[in-house]
Amino acid sequence: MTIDIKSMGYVRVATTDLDAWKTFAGKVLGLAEGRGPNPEHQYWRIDEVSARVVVFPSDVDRLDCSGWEVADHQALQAAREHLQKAGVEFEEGTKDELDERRVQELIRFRDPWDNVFELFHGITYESRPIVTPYAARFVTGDQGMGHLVVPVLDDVEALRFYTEVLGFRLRDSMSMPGEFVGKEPGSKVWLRFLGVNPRHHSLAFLPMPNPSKCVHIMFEVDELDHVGRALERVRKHGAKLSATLGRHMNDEMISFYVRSPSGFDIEFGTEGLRVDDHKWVARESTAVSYWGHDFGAGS
Ligand SMILES: Cc1ccc(O)c(O)c1CC[C@@H]1C(=O)CC[C@]2(C)C(=O)CC[C@@H]12
Ligand SMILES: [Fe+2]
Repeated sequence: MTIDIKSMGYVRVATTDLDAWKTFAGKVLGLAEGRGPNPEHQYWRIDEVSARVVVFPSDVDRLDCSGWEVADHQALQAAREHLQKAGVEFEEGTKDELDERRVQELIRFRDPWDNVFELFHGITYESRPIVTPYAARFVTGDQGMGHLVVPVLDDVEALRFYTEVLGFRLRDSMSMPGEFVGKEPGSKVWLRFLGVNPRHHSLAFLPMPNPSKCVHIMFEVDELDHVGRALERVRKHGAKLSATLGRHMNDEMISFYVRSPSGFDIEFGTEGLRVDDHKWVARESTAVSYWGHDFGAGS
């Protein structure tokens, strides 16, 4: 047995520039302002969940942690036992941490490369319907809030850790030349795309260090027009486009990438593939994209 993660629930972002994040999250991405216990923190909504993105002031700019949802107390208890057997140290959320995240229970641990993960259950949701600033509807529900790509240093150990310890399932692999990440010419490194629900991937890793502790976070909207409109807002607000519009090969998503004030990218897309675990087989994609996604063009 392994851990039964249902979906990606939230992210917490540390920033030195709250004002820049306010403009970026609200005006560029079009997330909705939520409320929370700390008046200095920004709580951003994309659906009924009280906050999917919490931005808080810090002396560093980086992803602080990601939160992953399990069904209930029993599932979290099973996760504790599994982590213990796997030799992964974890800590319990304090009363303040539970209040801040508005969850009933949580535990926190690190992967071998210092990426911080939380497992939680019982997150609050709001009675007031979500109204986003530009009327975009975000695709969440059983697919969770989106996907996260984390930096690792060892692609073999990373695949083992996320599948055997955390219970993610391999959905796709893509190799890159080792030179790209500073390894010997002629060597290969692997990007792996992992899922826990119908979203093609909820977690992926890139074997390359990144001080922001995040390669990107992906948000999905339900119409291409909302991707186009967001792209216009990127230009209007002078945000840096990290990759042009394109359609990925593995999850068929049409998206662009924009640099966040915390140094990592946000991928903003639509038409992501839903997969069925009973039928899906892990594959190897031979290109990043069918078209577009020029990672050198934004600069
Ligand atoms: C290849 C791919 C498939 C589906 C995705 O959602 C997705 O984000 C990617 C791209 C992953 C990756 C990245 O995010 C950082 C910059 C990378 C390493 C590249 O330069 C090519 C692939 C890119
Ligand atoms: Fe992505």
